[in-house]
Order: sequence, then C-alpha cells, then structure tokens
Amino acid sequence: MADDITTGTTNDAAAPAGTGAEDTGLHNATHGVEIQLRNLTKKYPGQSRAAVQDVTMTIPAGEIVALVGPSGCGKTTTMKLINRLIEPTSGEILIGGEDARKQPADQLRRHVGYVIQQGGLFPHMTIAENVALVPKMLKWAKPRIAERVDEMLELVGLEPTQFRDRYPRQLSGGQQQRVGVARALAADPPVLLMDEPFGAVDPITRGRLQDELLHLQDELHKTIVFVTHDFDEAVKLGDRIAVLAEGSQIVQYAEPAEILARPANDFVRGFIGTGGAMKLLHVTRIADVELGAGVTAQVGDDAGTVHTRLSEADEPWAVVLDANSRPVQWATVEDLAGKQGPVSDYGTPITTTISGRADLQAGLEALLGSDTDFVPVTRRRRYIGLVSLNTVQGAIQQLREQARETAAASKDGATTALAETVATAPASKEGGA
Ligand SMILES: Nc1ncnc2c1ncn2[C@@H]1O[C@H](COP(=O)(O)OP(=O)(O)OP(=O)(O)O)[C@@H](O)[C@H]1O
Repeated sequence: MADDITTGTTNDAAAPAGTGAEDTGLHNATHGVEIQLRNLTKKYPGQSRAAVQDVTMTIPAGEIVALVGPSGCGKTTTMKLINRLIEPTSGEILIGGEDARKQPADQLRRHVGYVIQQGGLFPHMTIAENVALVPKMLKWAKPRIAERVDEMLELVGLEPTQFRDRYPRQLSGGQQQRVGVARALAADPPVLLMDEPFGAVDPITRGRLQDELLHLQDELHKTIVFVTHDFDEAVKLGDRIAVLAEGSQIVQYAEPAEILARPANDFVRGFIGTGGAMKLLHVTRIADVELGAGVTAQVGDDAGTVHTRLSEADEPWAVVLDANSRPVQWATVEDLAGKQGPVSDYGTPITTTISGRADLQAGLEALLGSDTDFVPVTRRRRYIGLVSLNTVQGAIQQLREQARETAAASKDGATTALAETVATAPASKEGGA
C-alpha cells in the first residue's frame, strides 16, 4: 500500500514557488481556443500511404468535436499530431492562432490535455502522482500541486482523502477514467484531446461519464476533440461530428442534427447505423419545433362560451389553464354541450405534460404512454403548445429540409468530390455500433 506516499513526498527537487501557469481556479478556468489544421499530412516511415493525408479543418473554440471513422483511418495519428506526440510530415497546426510546432513542448503540454482509454494511468504511481504529472513537469510549487490534485479529484467526483493515495489497480475502470480526465485538466489547458476515453467501460458507467463530461464542459468551455467508434456517443457529446475516411479524410463535418437528417452518402449512413430518424428525435428539443396551438380556456371561463369558441373553431376540445397558465384539464365539446358555470367543472384532469426542454424522443414516448393524441408542452410549467404524432413527423421533415438547404448552401467542391469518391466504400464494422 502507499500509505507513505503523498503528493508532497515525491522525489523531485523542490520547485520554485509560483513557477508555471497562472492560478487556475474552476470559476476562472481557461476557456477553449480554436484549433486549425492546415494541409496536415503524416506519413509514417516505411508506409506507402499517408496515415493523415492533407487534412484541413477548423475546430471552433469551446466546442466538442467528435471524430468518427473506421479503424486505422488516422484518428489517433491526428490527435497525436495536435499535441505533437508525433511530428507532421507537412502542414500546420494552429492552437489559439499559434503555430504548435513553434511552441516549446512544455508550453504545448500545458495547453493541451490528453485522455486515452482507461485513463492511461501509470500503474506504479498513486492517483495523486498521476494527476500531478503535468503541474510537476511545469514545476509548480508542491503545496499548489497538492491543492490542485484535490480540486481536480473533487471535480471528477472522487473524494480526495479516499482516492489520492491509491494505485490505479485499486480503482474501477470508470474511476480510472475519471482520474484520466482529472489529470488532463490539472494544468487547466484550453484544449482537451480525448481518444476513445470511455471505450473500455460498461454502457451504464459510460453513459454516466458522458453526462459528467457534458456537465463539466458547461462549466469549463474547453475545446475538446473526442475520438469515438460509437456514433451515438458522437451525437450525444459532439457540438459537431467529423466523419473520417482513410487518411483522416473528412467525408462530412457538421452538427449532429444535420448529419442525421442528411448524411452525405452511404459511408456516413453506415456510421449512423439503424434508427437515424430516432437519433434525430434525440437531438431536437420539443420547444424548438412547431407545436400545435390548440384552443385554450381559463379555469373560470364559462362552459357555454368555451363551447361556442370550440364549435366556431371546429376543434374537439380545449386545454384549460389555471391562473399560472399551467395546463390542468381537457374540456371536450361533448363535455361542455348545454353546460353553464366554470369550464373547470366539466373537464377531465391532464395527467401527462412534457417540458419544452425535453427532446422529441421523450415527447414521442410521452405520446405513446398517454391515452390522448396530444400532450401539452410547458416551459417553466406554463403552457406553450401541444405535441402530437403529426408534430413529430412534421419536425423530422422540417429538419431534413433545413439540412438539405444548409448542405446546398455550404457544399464546397472538394467535400462533394470526396463524398462521391467514398460513397461506394463499404462502411466499417464499427459503423453500426
Ligand atoms: N507508428 C506507426 N508506424 C507506422 N504506421 C502506423 C503507426 N501508427 C499508426 N500507423 C498506421 O497509420 C494508420 C492510422 O492509424 P491510427 O492509429 O491513427 O488510426 P485510428 O483511426 O486511430 O485507428 P483505431 O480506430 O483502430 O484506433 C494505420 O494504418 C496504422 O496502421
């Protein structure tokens, strides 16, 4: 056991206080910067084909960009080029507008965090020593390193007193993965490279780690490049997805909804796998689609008056709202025929409502589980409209239409030509995963 090993007793010479990066509390964490790859090529010695062939792409500041592509297409090579674990054969990498090749390696490590599968932790080092790696390399003062280690462990949901002195083998896969993220964030880099970080954990832990990453990103606004074989993971995490073919060639680079609504070709379709329309529902918020308005009434309205309004509008029922505009009852034409007094005396309670913040898939589930064909949608619990099967279908059509227009507007010759070239290539085994 490592009882005697703490961050403060590692065997390095005492580092000068205050050396290294500026203070990095969470609240003032360094936000992400743009990454630009310009005509980037990497040909490994002795290989006939380049692993990365003339790749040009911009990764916007503060976004998560997911790289998806078949095994061996050059994703890891691209990541290692960005943090200069390997040198390009030609081309440029700009991080925050600065040429990565001109930055001293130290500075680059400080600017780019790297997370790999199972966290890539050093087995002979404690958790604290693993997390302290980059700050130590940057010669931070020991008390500051110790403080930062605890802060990072807390950030990723690991109690420092419980975990800092353990060794990686004494942690579960998911916990090791969290330590990997803590280590990558320790020096507060603007850029985080994550190479299949959640590939080796079970689906439930994976889902939880994905949620935690999104939660962290809400706070930290890093620029994150995320490699995955799992298209669903790319859809969930990516602000944008780049679908890559051999040589890291970009077949399609767009927001998830656009790729799902309008895959560039069969190669991309292969990655999306089955159920593309369902995935599209998953990335679309109910409040963002055209909802049915319905006829509404207030609880105190006269039943006869509401009946007249329904008859005139040729609508079968009204949504009755309380004084705070919350939907509380359905009142049908039949219920109200020949009635007087408050409409609320004749309605039936609304049992299912859904928040406009929910996605369309949740809306569809609510509809299928409800005994009505419409479900009232709320924002801050106030009524904003109705969702129905027609709404869902209309939204899918509209998303496809929008994607078609965006694609037509942004299509450049090179991408189109490439898309056509790979259109006939078989999708990878992992594509449907
Ligand atoms: N050090 C190396 N020397 C020679 N060839 C290499 C080296 N590293 C990778 N390659 C080759 O470069 C190509 C791209 O590899 P890379 O690891 O970047 O792909 P990848 O898309 O990350 O694959 P995977 O999804 O399987 O991890 C492959 O054909 C691989 O065999």
